[in-house]
Amino acid sequence: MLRLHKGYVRRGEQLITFPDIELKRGEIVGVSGPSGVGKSTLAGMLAGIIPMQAELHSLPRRARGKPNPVQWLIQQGEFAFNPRLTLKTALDESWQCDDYLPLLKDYGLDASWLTRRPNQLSGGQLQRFNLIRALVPTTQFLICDEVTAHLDTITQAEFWQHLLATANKRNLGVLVISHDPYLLEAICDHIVTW
Ligand SMILES: Nc1ncnc2c1ncn2[C@@H]1O[C@H](COP(=O)(O)OP(=O)(O)OP(=O)(O)O)[C@@H](O)[C@H]1O
Repeated sequence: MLRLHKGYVRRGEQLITFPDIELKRGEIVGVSGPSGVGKSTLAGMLAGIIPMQAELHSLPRRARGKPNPVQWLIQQGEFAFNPRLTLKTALDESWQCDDYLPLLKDYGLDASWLTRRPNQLSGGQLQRFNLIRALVPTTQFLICDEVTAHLDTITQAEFWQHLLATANKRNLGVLVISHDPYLLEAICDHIVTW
């Protein structure tokens, strides 16, 4: 389980306090709040990148030399990839094999695009590659930080349809950070409002 109780962090002069969060495997939890309140900071803490300060917290243990069981997906897929590497190199590096290949078809991605670099794909295509890269077998939780905010409505719907199907199949816990109340209402088991 991912749990944060009475969490806080100091960023420069600012003290950010977090709402209590509990995310179990198989659950979809939404987080909404005004701009600048600390949502991406929260994502970074839960992904173990920003040091966690809280009265009570738990994160899944990360095995030495293995990918983080909590994978953080950011809004701009183009910043998630090294622009000089092909998608194949990026995915091979995360997966340490090419077992992700069958997922490409499920996610409507053409295997020939693997030879492309990130700037040769659309935002929606790149975000789906980013998701597949995060779906290494050790993943237990996904933190989705405004991941479809810049996509058109149809591409957004397709992205969430794929992600929720995979989450259900693999019993993943998903934290959905979004400014879009309609999206949160449609897909989340419950919503934490800041
Ligand atoms: N590296 C940093 N150093 C100092 N302050 C930071 C840093 N990153 C973010 N902040 C500040 O921390 C606060 C929370 O930022 P954060 O990006 O977590 O907000 P957010 O809720 O995700 O915002 P938005 O919805 O606009 O993306 C903001 O006031 C921001 O200016």
